[in-house]
Parts: sequence; structure tokens; C-alpha cells
Amino acid sequence: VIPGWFSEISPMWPGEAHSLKVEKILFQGKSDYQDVMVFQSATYGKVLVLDGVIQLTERDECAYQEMITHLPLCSIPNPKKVLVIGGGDGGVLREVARHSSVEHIDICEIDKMVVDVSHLDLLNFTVGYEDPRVTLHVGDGVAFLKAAPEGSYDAVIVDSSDPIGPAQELFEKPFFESVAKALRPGGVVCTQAESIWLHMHIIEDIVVNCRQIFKGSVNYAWTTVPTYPSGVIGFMLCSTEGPEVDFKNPINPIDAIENQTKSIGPSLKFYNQEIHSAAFCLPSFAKKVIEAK
Ligand SMILES: NCCCCCc1nc2ccccc2[nH]1
Repeated sequence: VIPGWFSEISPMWPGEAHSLKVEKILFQGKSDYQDVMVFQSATYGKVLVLDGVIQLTERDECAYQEMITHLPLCSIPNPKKVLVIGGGDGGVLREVARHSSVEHIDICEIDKMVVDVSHLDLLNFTVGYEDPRVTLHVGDGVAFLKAAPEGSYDAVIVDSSDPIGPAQELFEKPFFESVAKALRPGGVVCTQAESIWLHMHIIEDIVVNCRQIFKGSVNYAWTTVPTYPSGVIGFMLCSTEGPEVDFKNPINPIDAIENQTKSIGPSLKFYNQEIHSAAFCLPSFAKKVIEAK
């Protein structure tokens, strides 16, 4: 790859490709699972690419990391034990750490090279790993959840790449069943759930599975991330049977968190209470599929 333009070409979004101007390649490697690359872009800061797919950029990662974390954690009164599957860059950890009620955070990332890249401070998210509440497990999230005792967690965040490659099993029914088992009654899960413009068929399958498995509430929310294909990405928010969870009205409001976390690092750039509720408003073509009776 010579300094020029990086284009994100994938069979998951045929016929289109978002491009970013490359200033300098900062890291290139091949792990046991995927090709890993970090480059300095001209206008989006540093960019993490796995198997040719943009995973995050410094400029817009806030939208994704803040929403995937605070949509679930602001929907339950006192999150204490949180599990992050994927998220090896550490960005989600930074966001979970803002919640002072949280006592323990497990993170299970399959690819050590992704963790190393973020520790190389190439992506300066390492603040997430420094929190004493964090325990890192390098391994397969599917096996980790199978081994997790029943009712271990208040919240599970599945910060996965796309269902082509190492993350494929994180979009399948057995995995969702193991998440439900590992959650306490009224516990919540938030997963990376692709784009309503590109992946309505994937989303439909996920919704069907989640409705069968999670007997609390099942909702789809979405946000804008300019460097993800189609400029949007969504989340599946589910709760297990037990104390009612109303995802659309955050009971654990962010301002409380805002005050708690002066020390953690940069304040929230994207998430707020209004955007939390707005994230669940869907265009009709998506509503029809996701909220089908
Ligand atoms: N095409 C949309 C991709 C969404 C990627 C989300 C995501 N979050 C990540 C955390 C660590 C490593 C890779 C990651 N990828």
C-alpha cells in the first residue's frame, strides 16, 4: 500500500467503497486471525483496519464507543459487573470506566495483536486498560461465555467486527443463548448490529433469534459513524426476564456519570440523554422488519 488512498472494499457492501487519504502506514501485521493495519489518515486521525475493513478512527470512534456502552449501562440502575466481548482497542473500556457503580470489568478479545496495537499507543485508547477494575482475557468470546457461571453479569457489550472472519460466531444463536445465561435477571446486552441501509437481512435474523432468547425487551438503536459503510451502524439492546428495562428512557442519566468521571479523561463527545432516546427511532423500512408483531 503506497501513501495515497485507502478504499474499504468488502463483499459485505458490494458496489461501494468508502475511501480515506493515507498519510503514513504506522503498523502492518498478520495475526493468527486477521491482517492488522494502523495508518495515519489525512483527516480522521489514526485508523485501525482489520482484513481491509475500517474498525475505528480517532475522529469518529466516540460515536460508536459511547453509544455501544452508554445505551445499555444508562438503562439499568446500578451496573456492577460488566463483560466486554471484542473491543480489544480499549475504547469501550474507557467508556465503561466512567460508571462509578461498576466494580469489575472482564474483557475477552480473541486477537492479542489488536490489544498490542492499542497498547503501542498507536491508538491512544490505552487509558481503558489502566483501570484496576479491568481483567483482560485473550481468547474466544464464545468459549469464555460458555464457561461463565449463570447470572454472572449485569451487562454484556459485544463490540465485534463484522460477521465475516473471527467475529462470525458472535452473530449466531448459540452465542446469544450463552449471553442470556451469563446475564442476571433484568441484565442487558448490547451488540454491534450492522447497518439498516446494508444489512436488513442480518438484522432480521438477529432480531428473530433475540426475541426467542431474551424474554425482557428487544430493541434496535442506531447512530452515525461517518467512516463505517453507509455512515451508520446499529446496536441490538436486549434484556433478560426479570426487572423491567426500558431502553428508550435512560434511568441512569449521563449527567450523573458526567460529574463522576472528571478524572477518567476526555468528557463525552457524542452521547447525551436526548440522543439516547432518539437512537431508537427507526425509518419505516426498518421499523417494519424490526418491530414486526
Ligand atoms: N463495518 C463495521 C465494523 C464495526 C467495527 C466495530 C469494532 N470494534 C472493535 C474493537 C476492537 C477491534 C475491532 C473492532 N471493530
